[in-house]
Amino acid sequence: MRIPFVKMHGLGNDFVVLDGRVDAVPDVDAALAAALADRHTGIGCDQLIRLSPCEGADFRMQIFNADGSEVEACGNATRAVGLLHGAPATILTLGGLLQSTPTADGIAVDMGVPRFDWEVIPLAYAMDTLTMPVGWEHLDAPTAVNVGNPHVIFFVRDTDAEDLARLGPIIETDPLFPARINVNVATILDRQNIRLRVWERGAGLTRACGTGACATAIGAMRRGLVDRRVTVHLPGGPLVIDWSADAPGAPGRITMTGPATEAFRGTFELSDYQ
Ligand SMILES: N[C@@H](CCC[C@H](N)C(=O)O)C(=O)O
Repeated sequence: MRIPFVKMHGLGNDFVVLDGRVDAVPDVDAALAAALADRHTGIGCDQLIRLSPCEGADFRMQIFNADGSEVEACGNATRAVGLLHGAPATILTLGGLLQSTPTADGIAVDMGVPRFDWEVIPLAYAMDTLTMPVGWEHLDAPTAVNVGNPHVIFFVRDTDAEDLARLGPIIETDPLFPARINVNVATILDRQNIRLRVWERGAGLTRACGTGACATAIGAMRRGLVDRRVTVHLPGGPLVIDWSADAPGAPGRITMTGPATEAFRGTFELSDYQ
């Protein structure tokens, strides 16, 4: 059975999209996701995305990391499927309902309300008072923000000087984080600009991470380091994060704006990957 796919990316964070709204596509499990994501023997991507019709939203988006793990949120993929949809869309994810809207600057996504209750990463709340784990070396005083998926953020003098390929997997799999975690290393450039590199849970170093940009911006805003609207500069390019719309007495919703691109379309033979 031949399966159609769309190859897309947001600032170089790349996706294979199976569009179950218009094509007959298989259910995806961890093994199929990992096989398709493999850059040597599959199509190759950071995340595999499966869309399907659903009740209560325009469509449902499932997100699988390159290692096959299914996750709650992906900012860049939300912009990509927003582009594919071509009109404002309400999208159901494991992390909640998201809203994407085409704009003159690309696609804007309402990424929902950040969480600081640390239920997903229970011990992170106490991290400032814990002795930092030995394997984290000089990386200390992190903050942790959940934007549908969990992120830990370190603010450092020069993000480009950090050996994230070595430290990322150590922190991602630290026993502090039973569900593993996305690792963000950021440098504040000024009150409107942050430079960021991300080691993604289940995918490794990527050129951009939309949820990482949101989590890092929110973490920096809560520490009073930046204004409530910032540009986050990732290796693949910039994203604008706005958290200015606070509701009275409650954290407001995050808006992320940036580009999305369709690279090409193709088909694959399902039996080659099962
Ligand atoms: N690339 C994404 C995040 C994808 C999921 C992440 N690796 C996780 O495991 O939570 C983005 O743009 O947000």
